[in-house]
Amino acid sequence: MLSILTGLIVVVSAFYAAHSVQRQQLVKASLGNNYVYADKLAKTTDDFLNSAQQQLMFSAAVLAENLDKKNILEAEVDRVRLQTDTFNSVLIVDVSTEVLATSPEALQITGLKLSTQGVLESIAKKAPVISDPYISTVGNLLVFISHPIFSSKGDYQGFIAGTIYLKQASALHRLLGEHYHKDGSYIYVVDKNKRLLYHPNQARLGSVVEYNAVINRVVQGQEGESVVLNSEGIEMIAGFAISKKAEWGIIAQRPMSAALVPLETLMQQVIYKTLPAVILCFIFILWSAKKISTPLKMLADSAHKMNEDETEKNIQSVKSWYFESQELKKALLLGVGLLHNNIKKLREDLHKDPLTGLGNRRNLDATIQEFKNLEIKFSIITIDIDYFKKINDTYGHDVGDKVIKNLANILANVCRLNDVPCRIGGEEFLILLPNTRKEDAAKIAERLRVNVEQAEMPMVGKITISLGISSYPDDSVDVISVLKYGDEMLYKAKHNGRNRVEVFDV
Ligand SMILES: Nc1nc2c(ncn2[C@@H]2O[C@H](COP(=O)(O)OP(=O)(O)OP(=O)(O)O)[C@@H](O)[C@H]2O)c(=O)[nH]1
Repeated sequence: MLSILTGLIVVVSAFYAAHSVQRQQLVKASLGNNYVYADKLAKTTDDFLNSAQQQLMFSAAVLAENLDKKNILEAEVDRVRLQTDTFNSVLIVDVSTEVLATSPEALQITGLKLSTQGVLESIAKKAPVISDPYISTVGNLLVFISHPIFSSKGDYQGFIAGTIYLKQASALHRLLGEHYHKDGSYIYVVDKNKRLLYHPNQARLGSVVEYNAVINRVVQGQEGESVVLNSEGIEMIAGFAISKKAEWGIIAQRPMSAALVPLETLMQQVIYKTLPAVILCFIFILWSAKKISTPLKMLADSAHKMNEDETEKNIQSVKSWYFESQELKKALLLGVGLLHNNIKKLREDLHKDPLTGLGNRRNLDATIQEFKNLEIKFSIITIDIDYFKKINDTYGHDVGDKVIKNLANILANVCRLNDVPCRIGGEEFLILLPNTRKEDAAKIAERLRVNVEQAEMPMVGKITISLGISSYPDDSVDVISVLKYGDEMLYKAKHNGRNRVEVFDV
């Protein structure tokens, strides 16, 4: 699982890194493109305004000596307006601000004295003018472009002007309105007062945009590119440049989402193309992780059960196919071997009487329980050394111990393979005789008594023992009672003179 998670993190990180780098490059390229486009439009706008002023300049020269000829004036304003569609209206104004001729005539301002922003600026400057946009007498938002008319003597006589209505179709409109993307990209134009001269949303024309980072930069005379939020809160990639002629800022912008469409497509393709390899990779990781971890897991499981009998066999069966797991397996086998030996020794010690090497009381109880479980009938011989206190008192405790050991050897020799001789007290012994009837047990006890009686004990010489016999389940189905009967028979033997065998009789 951990390996899959690691793999996933690696794959996702790689995709994320690729996505980030590609995104950065796309945004950078798009910013550059938008700036180039805004700059191109700014230059085209300059060309357009230059051409508009040249047309007016040409007419001004023609009109210089003809201002009193009404028919020439009317023909000239029509020609200028209709020859190209640069202007929405054309007018000739004298020094007293009176309109001498107008095209189209429908404006009905011929003969009127005008005091509009464009007229007053033109008269005041007596030079070529491109006005800031303003609302005309008849209510049009317009830009006023004029050229002065001077007589051959150099006297100022007025001017010829063309107007471009910002909210109506014109060559300027078409120039700005045709741009390359149809994906939410658009351009807009502001004058140096942050007033919108061109915007795809006609309703916003003429309005002043106060809070826009790009417009703020453009009115400070800066050109460049930037990522901005538009008035609808959409992230836009903007390039901006300045038309030097009119001091207009031209901003070309494209929605970030549109610019990133190729990236999403590219990433989808990358995912589709790499997916099979990634899946194969994950399968391989899973497979190899399982291959590596399986022996480790099996060894770890075994390490938890070191004390169980099956463990050694289980460890042996682990397929350790690489060096580290082989070493681990060897170490575990060594450990298990040592542990089992120790456990075995401890178990043996637990059930063994240290002085004689015979079974102890615990061994007796366990064996009786086992016989009971397996429903094995048995007899018992309870044995006690006669007058042992005297031996101890006479020869000392160490000699007494030696007597006990000797007697244990005699018992062990008399016992058959399946008999279980135990030392259950100081000089008290008990032999369990499985599948042995009471009479046979009595014969064995008698043989034992004789063997002991005839044996020569080091330093002490001859000793005797007393013995009691009882049987399970013949005497009682209760094992404790059978043991008690054996004891009673032993005391009976003592009572009846010692060195004899007494058999429990139901
Ligand atoms: N050397 C030695 N003596 C032991 C050991 N365990 C018990 N004894 C002694 O064995 C003696 C048992 O004495 P008693 O129970 O009075 O009986 P007895 O002298 O054998 O006499 P009877 O059993 O009546 O024939 C005591 O002196 C104990 O101290 C032992 O492990 N080693």
